[in-house]
Amino acid sequence: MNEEKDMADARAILAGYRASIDNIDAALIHMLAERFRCTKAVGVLKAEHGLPPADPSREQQQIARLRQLAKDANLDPDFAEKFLNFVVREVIRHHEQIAANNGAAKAG
Ligand SMILES: C=C(O[C@@H]1C=C(C(=O)O)C=C[C@H]1O)C(=O)O
Repeated sequence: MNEEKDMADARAILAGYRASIDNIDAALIHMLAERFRCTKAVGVLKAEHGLPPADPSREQQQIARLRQLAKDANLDPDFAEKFLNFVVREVIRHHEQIAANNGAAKAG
């Protein structure tokens, strides 16, 4: 009887955590969508002015900043760096595409 109650309690606690995880995942998706909306505008600006898609010195500053924020928040700084690099790689891919399309539009 007690075992059944323990299991029911554990399931209720798990469901509560999962509701929070689902909310956090939704917030992450919205924040990423907003970040990419912004970086795509940066890609257009760069393409229009002949600026390079990647800016390694800016990325180094971001990595240093995010590593410190991660440490302060008790998050693995290596994970924070890997996550930023993953996102930035995708941004640079978008910028390269935008630049190629911009060049094609000017040539055509
Ligand atoms: C968005 C930019 O372009 C690239 C992407 C970055 C990012 O996603 O934060 C940072 C630097 C650049 O390599 C930028 O130059 O600010």
